[in-house]
Amino acid sequence: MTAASHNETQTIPAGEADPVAELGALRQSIDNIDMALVAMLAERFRCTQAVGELKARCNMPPADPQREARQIARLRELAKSARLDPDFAEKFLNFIIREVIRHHEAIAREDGAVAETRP
Ligand SMILES: C=C(O[C@@H]1C=C(C(=O)O)C=C[C@H]1O)C(=O)O
Repeated sequence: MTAASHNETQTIPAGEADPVAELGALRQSIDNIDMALVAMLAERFRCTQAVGELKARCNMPPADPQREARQIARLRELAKSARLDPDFAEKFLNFIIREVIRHHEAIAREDGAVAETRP
């Protein structure tokens, strides 16, 4: 259902000048934020890919739980200052880190397979 068709079945409370325009403006900001999120995530994965390759070359483990614990503690504090739910921030970071570790494990497996074929 579009905002306009939704509006037809709703009474507009007094003081709401143009809710359809307001919704449109808010959604424009949400779209801009989503664009920035995608750009930032792409940049983060570009860096973590390089970390995964470095770790595979140097036989370092894909995951570093101590580093993760520091990041989560830091992110929870940042979330509190930003008035974002710290539990949500932690879940979000854990979700990303799990995916990064999956990539690192795949890189390590590929690197190992290449190493085994080397004379
Ligand atoms: C990127 C790294 O590898 C893993 C992924 C992390 C992340 O996505 O922030 C953090 C720690 C590691 O478990 C790292 O060691 O810095």
